[in-house]
Amino acid sequence: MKVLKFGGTSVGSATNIKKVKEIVLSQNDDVIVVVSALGGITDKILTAANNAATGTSDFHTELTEIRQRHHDTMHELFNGNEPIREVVEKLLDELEQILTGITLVGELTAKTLDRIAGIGERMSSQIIAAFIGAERKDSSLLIQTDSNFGKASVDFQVTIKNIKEEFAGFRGIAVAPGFISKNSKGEFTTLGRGGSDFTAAIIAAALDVEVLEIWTDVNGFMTADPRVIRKAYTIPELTYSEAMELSHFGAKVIYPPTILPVYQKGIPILIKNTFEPENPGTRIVKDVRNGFDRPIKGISSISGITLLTMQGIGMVGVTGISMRLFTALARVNVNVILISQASSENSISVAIEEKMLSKAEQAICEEFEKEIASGQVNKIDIEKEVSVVAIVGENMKKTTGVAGKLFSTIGRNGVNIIAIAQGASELNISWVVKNEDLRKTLNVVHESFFLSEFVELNIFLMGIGTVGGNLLQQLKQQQEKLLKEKHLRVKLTGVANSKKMLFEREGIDISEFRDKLAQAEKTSSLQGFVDEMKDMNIYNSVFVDCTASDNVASVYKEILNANIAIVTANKVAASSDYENYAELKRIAKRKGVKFLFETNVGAGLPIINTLNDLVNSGDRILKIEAVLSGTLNYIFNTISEDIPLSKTILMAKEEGYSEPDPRIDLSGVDVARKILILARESGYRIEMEDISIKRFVPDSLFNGTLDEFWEGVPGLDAAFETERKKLVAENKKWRFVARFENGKAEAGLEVVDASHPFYDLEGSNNLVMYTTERYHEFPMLIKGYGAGASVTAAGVFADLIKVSNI
Ligand SMILES: NC(=O)C1=CN([C@@H]2O[C@H](COP(=O)(O)OP(=O)(O)OC[C@H]3O[C@@H](n4cnc5c(N)ncnc54)[C@H](O)[C@@H]3O)[C@@H](O)[C@H]2O)C=CC1
Ligand SMILES: N[C@@H](CC=O)C(=O)O
Repeated sequence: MKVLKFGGTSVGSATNIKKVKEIVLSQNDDVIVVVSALGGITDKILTAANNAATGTSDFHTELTEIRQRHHDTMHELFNGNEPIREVVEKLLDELEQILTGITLVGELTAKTLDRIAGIGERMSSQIIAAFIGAERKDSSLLIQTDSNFGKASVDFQVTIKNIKEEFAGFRGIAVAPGFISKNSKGEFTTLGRGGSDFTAAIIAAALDVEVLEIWTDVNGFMTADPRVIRKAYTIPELTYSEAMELSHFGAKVIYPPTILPVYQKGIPILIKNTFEPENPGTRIVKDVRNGFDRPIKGISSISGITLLTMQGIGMVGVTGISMRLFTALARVNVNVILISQASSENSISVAIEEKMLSKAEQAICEEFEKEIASGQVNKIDIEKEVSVVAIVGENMKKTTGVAGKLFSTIGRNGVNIIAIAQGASELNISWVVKNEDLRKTLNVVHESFFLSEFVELNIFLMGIGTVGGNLLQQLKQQQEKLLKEKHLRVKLTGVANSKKMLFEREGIDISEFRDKLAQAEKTSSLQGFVDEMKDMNIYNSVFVDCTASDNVASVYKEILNANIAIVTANKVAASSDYENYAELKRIAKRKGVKFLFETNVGAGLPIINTLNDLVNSGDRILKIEAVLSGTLNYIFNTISEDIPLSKTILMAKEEGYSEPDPRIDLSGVDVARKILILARESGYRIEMEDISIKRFVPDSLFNGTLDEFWEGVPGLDAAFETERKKLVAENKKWRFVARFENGKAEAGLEVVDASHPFYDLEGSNNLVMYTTERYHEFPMLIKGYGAGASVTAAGVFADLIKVSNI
């Protein structure tokens, strides 16, 4: 035999009741069906009763609606031929008479309320029994309680006897109302919140049935609230204790006390979805089967919480403080959701429902009036608008490192934990965060414990020119592969050019981003972009700078401080004042987020990473010799009798090698920035002014505007051609070389012959030679394309992959 309980939504309309019938008739067993009132009816009855008692408004509005709902439902189920219409009509009349009585006396007692609160279940069970063609049983005659109207306690001895007698030898299908009971005098009582679940559990336990099925409107217990976590999924199996914990912390699938009767009998509970009956749902059992025993089963949260902290040195070592605190709260019916006390006993924090704040505060202040006045206890500290989050799982106690993983993941994402509580049973770890951090916390924890096979990276990209634009093409091309093969979901969450900015929490479709950005409402602003990124407060966020802007580089501190990682192709920050560069690295380290700029030197070549590996493994950099400008190398490899210097500069720009302002390349500043960054990454404290740059273009060309530069450059062509011819005759070439040795750096134009390693450096290639303590006689060489859209974008992409830690 089975007991199936259907909640208010499951029986909320004729259509839904038809689904219930299908489910019931598909069972290959004898079935007892326990039903709630039609969804929303109990609330309407309570409102009508209150209105009647207070005279604030006429109860007839609610009553008419209640009547109409039942008439409509019966009409649709029975095609106008309503066999139980008379019974239901009688119950509606009974309701009307009592409501009229309440209006006359102007008073609503708990006893009267219980008399009418269960009329919804009495009507629904009549309708459903008739529709299914089942026998109707009256739970109120079976479940006997005391006379604590509103939340009566069950007399299990009498109740179990009644149920056993009633169902002795029963075969077939029975329908019984949930929620209602009677006292020994035969007066109606009710079983309190979640009462229909309780009715079902009592009957299931009394008859020792095979299974109790709770049919609701969700697919069982989910790993997290699916309204917040899109990727939450159904937990196949839970232990009773885990289900109780999850329910207590907000997963409103069942009402915890209802589990008790079946828990004591070891009867499994199956949570099923009336609207998706093929979904296996969640099984709640004593011991879960192998395969369903991961350390964490689910995450729950409760919002609308206030944290009260009582603190004072006068509390240390004094017995009875906690007892007085909790007694004071209990006196005013304040439920304590979480307790946290440090072993120093200097403070106790309690989390309570926000709406209980004034009652609780008053009760505590009264209880500790003397201690507060004497300064032994400080004033009560109140932290409003917080949420309690909990992870639940019986296997936590067998697994080390859960708390470590939990709090380091949350911390890395910049969420501050206000209080923590973990019982010695290790069934649950709870903590308190600000409401504004709740969504992020749930996402971070859900991803790290349930979706470890999926990592999400939220990209906020600024600058969609040569490099940024190519990066987006590469991301689009790789998105699916990364998801499939690396389980990395790369999302473009925010993007800006110099005109507009666009944000989408669920990710912008990269194939449409240009149109969407063009139509976006928000005008681009640097601070606006940063604020929006911070406000969105999304875990695993990374800011990608593909501009060449000083202003953009100036907001890195703020971004890192908000626990957002940075990947940048822009060299400005890493080559700014040493103190700024060092501070950025310090913040990144402190916040546990990455600050990566591999493409600052040699575009996609692994020049900085290799240097870091050498240094971190204990090597010492003795000398760096390098060709670091793709633009300049391209110019010196392209210049010819037919292609003068001025044209090669234009060509380098068109090829996407030069800086947005090519004077940065021509002046040697770009190379100086790069050797400066390499020197710093080698462990030297060095500033831009320390680098000697030998320019090969007269200073006058850099002093004016960009247009003046373009106008002036052709004036150099003839002199360069003369020099070039001489070099060709001597079989020599120009190379713009950077050197770093003994703490000193320089950059300038050199002439190299065929024996020099730089001589054969083709196109826009770069070459770096590291002479180190280990690579001494034969330096380490890294060579390849040193500029260009695709290689640089690939370098940025590689840094992004590093941020994701896959
Ligand atoms: N092109 C290359 O081969 C390499 C470039 N880089 C670096 O990559 C960065 C980008 O270079 P490119 O893509 O070549 O330059 P680009 O000029 O093609 O693109 C830069 C884009 O940033 C935009 N931008 C500037 N300020 C902005 C702001 N405040 N908000 C939004 N957008 C803004 C510009 O409108 C432009 O579209 C530069 O810092 C460069 O040094 C690094 C290595 C190699
Ligand atoms: N403009 C730079 C681009 C790479 O940093 C260069 O030409 O090398």
